Amino acid sequence: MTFRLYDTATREVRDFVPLEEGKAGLYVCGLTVQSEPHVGHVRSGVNFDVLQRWLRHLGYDVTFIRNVTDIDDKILVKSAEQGLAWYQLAYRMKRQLDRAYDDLNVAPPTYEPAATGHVPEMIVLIQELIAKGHAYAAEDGSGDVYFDVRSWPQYGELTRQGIDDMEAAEDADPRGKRDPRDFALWKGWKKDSEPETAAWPSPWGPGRPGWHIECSAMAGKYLGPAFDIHGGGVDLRFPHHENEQAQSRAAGRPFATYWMHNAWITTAGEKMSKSLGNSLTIPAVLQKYRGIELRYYLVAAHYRSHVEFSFEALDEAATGFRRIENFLDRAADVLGGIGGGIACADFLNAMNDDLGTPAAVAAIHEVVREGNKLLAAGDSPALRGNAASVVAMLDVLGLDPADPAWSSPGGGRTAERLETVVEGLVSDLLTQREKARADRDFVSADAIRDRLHAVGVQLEDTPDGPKWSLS
Ligand SMILES: Nc1ncnc2c1ncn2[C@@H]1O[C@H](COP(=O)(O)OP(=O)(O)OP(=O)(O)O)[C@@H](O)[C@H]1O
Ligand SMILES: [Zn+2]
Repeated sequence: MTFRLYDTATREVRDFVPLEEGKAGLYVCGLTVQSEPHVGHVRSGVNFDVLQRWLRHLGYDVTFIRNVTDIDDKILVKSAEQGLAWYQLAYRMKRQLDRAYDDLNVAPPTYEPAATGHVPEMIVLIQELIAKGHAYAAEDGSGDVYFDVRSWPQYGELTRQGIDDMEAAEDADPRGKRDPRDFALWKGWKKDSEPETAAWPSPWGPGRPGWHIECSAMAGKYLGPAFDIHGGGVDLRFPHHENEQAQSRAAGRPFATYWMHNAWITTAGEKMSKSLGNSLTIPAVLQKYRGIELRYYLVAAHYRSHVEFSFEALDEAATGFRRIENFLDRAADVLGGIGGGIACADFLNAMNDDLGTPAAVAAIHEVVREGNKLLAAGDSPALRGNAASVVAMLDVLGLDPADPAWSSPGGGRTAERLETVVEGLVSDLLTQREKARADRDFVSADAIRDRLHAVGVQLEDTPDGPKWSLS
């Protein structure tokens, strides 16, 4: 069975046929780093991480680009409010986002280009559009450059809208525009209100790129003029993705073959959002749940379904996940370790059907149920294949509890388990040292102390016996 995905451009489930056999190019719009990430913000990161893992599982050589928007209106406004340079705020928020992705085992993309590092590529693309008659510099002296939507008859094709039915683009002063729907490719520097550090030289005077042009330029640089899948949150379909596609195609670049969009995380039916005051940051959730449990909760829902966030639902999900973990713990005890396995057919079919993670997770639970019966029956040979299959499926979803990635602070239990292992090994060595001292074999006793010291363990002999700490 081939991988089929719902293409939001054609609004149908289509077979995935890559442009180049065996390769998959994927571009996902990353976040504007302007505030602390909440659960809604990381959903696309998790969903598209599952996509890249699935494509790799299918044997594709994946190039996955997820950008960072590190300059824009919101960053300028918020940094000014907080008395920070825009790049200070952007960098701080970027580090928080990286931390959130690590805590949720979202693998880094192949490359993660930042908008500010690609201004020359954006200028070249804007120049191409001007040369082809699809863009123009504003005549009001603002230094803005706009895309001329009426010059591109296909404008609106991605979201199936006629130009006259569309709203105006509210990204710049409409006085310099030929049509209110024309959107900014380049924003002239507003000397009176914007810092000089946020202005780059360009043929149209100092300024900064518009948001949409970033993604077209960066996708082009790392994936070429045509690539396979473009993804992002559902809100990005219009205007962002419509504009990305229009300006890329108007410049002669075919752009994406498939479009995928993930739905909202909601609370009480409303989009989780910083400004609505109903958002929950990742560290706040990780005070109560492990990263692997939050990831399981997000992965268990289909990426195109809304997820109504609640702690009750998260709690239920965490309980479900612990059932899988407990099975694996018990199986590992019996088997002395779990080797590589193969995913079951139900799981593969579910994933091939537009990343059907709810059915894929149900398939894992089904195999766990069988596994528990095998455990009860003491059928170790059958249990071996069964448990290995569970691990293989979890791994595709980024949910293998033994994955060292979960040893990050908010992550899974690896760190906790390692602590127990270290505790055990050190205490055994200390017992040996005590015995050597009792036997007056000081050479051996000192050798043990030196060995521990060399690996970072400090000893202190107290009246209650030796105490150790990390040096
Ligand atoms: N609740 C959500 N569910 C899924 N994705 C979300 C959610 N909120 C934000 N996103 C994704 O993160 C991107 C940035 O979101 P946005 O800046 O609108 O977040 P926000 O918290 O609503 O911000 P603010 O309220 O501060 O304007 C969006 O384009 C969207 O794809
Ligand atoms: Zn984008």
